[in-house]
Amino acid sequence: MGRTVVAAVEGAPDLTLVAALDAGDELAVLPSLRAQVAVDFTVPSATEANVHALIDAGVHAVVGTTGWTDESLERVRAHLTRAPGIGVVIAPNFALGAVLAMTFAATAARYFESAEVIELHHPDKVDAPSGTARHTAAAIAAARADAGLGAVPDATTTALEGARGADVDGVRVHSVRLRGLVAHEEILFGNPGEQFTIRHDSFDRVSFMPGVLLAVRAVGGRPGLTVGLDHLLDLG
Ligand SMILES: NC(=O)C1=CN([C@@H]2O[C@H](COP(=O)(O)OP(=O)(O)OC[C@H]3O[C@@H](n4cnc5c(N)ncnc54)[C@H](OP(=O)(O)O)[C@@H]3O)[C@@H](O)[C@H]2O)C=CC1
Ligand SMILES: O=C(O)C1=N[C@H](C(=O)O)C[C@H](O)C1
Repeated sequence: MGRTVVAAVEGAPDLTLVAALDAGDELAVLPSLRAQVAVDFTVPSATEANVHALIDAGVHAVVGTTGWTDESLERVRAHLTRAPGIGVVIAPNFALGAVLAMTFAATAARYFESAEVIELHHPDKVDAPSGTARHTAAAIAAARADAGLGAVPDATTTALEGARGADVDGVRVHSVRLRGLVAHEEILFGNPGEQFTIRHDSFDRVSFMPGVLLAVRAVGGRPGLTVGLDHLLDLG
């Protein structure tokens, strides 16, 4: 993702790439770069520290790395109250279709008895389930709770461990890792006699770039923490 973002920024006439940092590079260099915005696609174990260092350096941040929790987001939010004017945008998925899929799933959730999420990725991905699938499942669960729906029906009491996937707020999430895939998500809804499926496919990492560039251009005008590209698309 880092290389793809570098190419996208270099190809954007209104943006200038001032640096590309990798693991092991000193973050102390940040103030001297005079960057206005930094984009972080690193690893879940590094991203939070990177964001705090960026805020301290007065640099707006656009973050695609997964692994964020309510607690780590809250720490960033608190830090930003001491850094007025600085914006941080964290999005589990920058592909426009994936953002729409999450939004449509949250809308559909209240109308179906059953809901499950399947995410499918390249086998080099380090985390499971994907940040997108977690976010999707949590949004479905919140919409179901708002609508007063109970637990999804599931009579399975005997299963090999993992066979029913991970449980995200009561919504099952299944992770597939397959050579040849990039990033894909299928959201399944069921009612008696019908199924409704929402599917999104990223076939190439360029699919994330319009969303990343949108966030890079917008973040300076959005002080504080924004979670999800849907807010920048007026969908949130
Ligand atoms: N929000 C979105 O739309 C998308 C999010 N992602 C997420 O972005 C993240 C990165 O994905 P991807 O590019 O595929 O992963 P890769 O493993 O290909 O790349 C991660 C890179 O980060 C480097 N790195 C590790 N630690 C640090 C650090 N402290 N500072 C700077 N760089 C570091 C790694 O270096 P080294 O190899 O030397 O350790 C590696 O080059 C993942 O969390 C993924 O889920 C991915 C695609 C889209
Ligand atoms: O690791 C990836 O590739 C991706 N990670 C993000 C996630 O975990 O949701 C976004 C997209 O699915 C690609």
